[in-house]
Amino acid sequence: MTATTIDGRAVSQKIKEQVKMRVERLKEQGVIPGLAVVLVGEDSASHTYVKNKKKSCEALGMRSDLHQFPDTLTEAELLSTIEELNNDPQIHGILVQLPLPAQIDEFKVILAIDPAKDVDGFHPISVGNMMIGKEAFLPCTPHGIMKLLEHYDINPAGKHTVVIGRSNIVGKPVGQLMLQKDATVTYCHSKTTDLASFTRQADILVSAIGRAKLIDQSFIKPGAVVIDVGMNRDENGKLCGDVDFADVSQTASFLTPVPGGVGPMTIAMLMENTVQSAENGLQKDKSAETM
Ligand SMILES: NC(=O)C1=CN([C@@H]2O[C@H](COP(=O)(O)OP(=O)(O)OC[C@H]3O[C@@H](n4cnc5c(N)ncnc54)[C@H](OP(=O)(O)O)[C@@H]3O)[C@@H](O)[C@H]2O)C=CC1
Ligand SMILES: Nc1nc(=O)c2c([nH]1)NC[C@@H]1CN(c3ccc(C(=O)N[C@@H](CCC(=O)O)C(=O)O)cc3)C=[N+]21
Ligand SMILES: [Mg+2]
Repeated sequence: MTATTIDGRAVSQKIKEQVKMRVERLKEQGVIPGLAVVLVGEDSASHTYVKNKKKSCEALGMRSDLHQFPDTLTEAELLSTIEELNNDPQIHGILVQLPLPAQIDEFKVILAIDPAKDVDGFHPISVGNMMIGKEAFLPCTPHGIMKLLEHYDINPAGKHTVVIGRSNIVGKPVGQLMLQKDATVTYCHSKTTDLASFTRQADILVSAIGRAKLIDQSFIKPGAVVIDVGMNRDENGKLCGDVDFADVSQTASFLTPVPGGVGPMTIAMLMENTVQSAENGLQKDKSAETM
């Protein structure tokens, strides 16, 4: 069996075309969707992300402001930047690149973001609303994964989904979204005993670990759908996922590549959330006028 390669670039392009039309409609009403990205220090994965995000904003006619700071920035300085962005009517989305330097408390920073501008979906209010199935900005990577499955007509209902990883930004929320789509969900992590014994039971396997090519055929049930979230460097410094693509493609039914799989979807969902936020703002202004 040779797996079908899930084309995240193609799907993200289609989503971005729809976002672009929404941007055009907003512009007709005098609103330019604006995203503020805050980058502290020199994390290389963050730099890639920031670069791709800026390109996408430009292509869609959105505004993107980069607020870049040295890794010596204090927590108070960062909090006051967020306060300014919260109060700036031109800014509809605020994204603070994680991880942050050790002197800054990530939780305090996320808590300071106005939930109405929380396009990353990391604020406890967004997380809580997602958990109880209420309207919320969904975290971009998990949401992008669900959109990929939908595009390929892969329905999680009744399927056993195994998620490797339990971070707040990928592992935990992707399991929740799968649960909402009626999957049976198992979480694995670094303390899991005999990882392969769980992953071999997965109809859908999501790997969000951060270890180059850890997942080979021995972890896979034949015919499984495999979603590779990892962004790693291999022994030659080349970008690669958690999954050994050449090996696993011989036994999986569908498989995402790295690059070109989940990554571009993360960006597309961020663009969508930012436009949604701008639309929400306009709606609010309109209802205030009629009061
Ligand atoms: N493509 C994209 O859009 C994005 C890609 N990423 C990439 O996805 C990967 C995961 O990101 P993130 O969730 O932030 O990372 P974290 O480091 O926060 O989480 C990694 C998770 O993997 C678990 N883990 C680590 N080693 C093993 C192991 N040997 N066996 C089983 N589980 C293990 C950890 O377990 P424990 O909790 O016990 O420590 C943890 O839950 C990274 O490579 C990151 O770069 C991230 C965001 C977006
Ligand atoms: N607050 C916050 N939100 C995040 O969503 C967030 C973050 N911080 N910190 C870093 C991680 C990582 N991440 C990526 C998203 C897309 C690509 C991406 O565009 N990848 C492309 C290109 C990769 C390349 O060419 O280098 C691909 O996989 O094809 C990469 C990495 C979001 N993260
Ligand atoms: Mg920190």
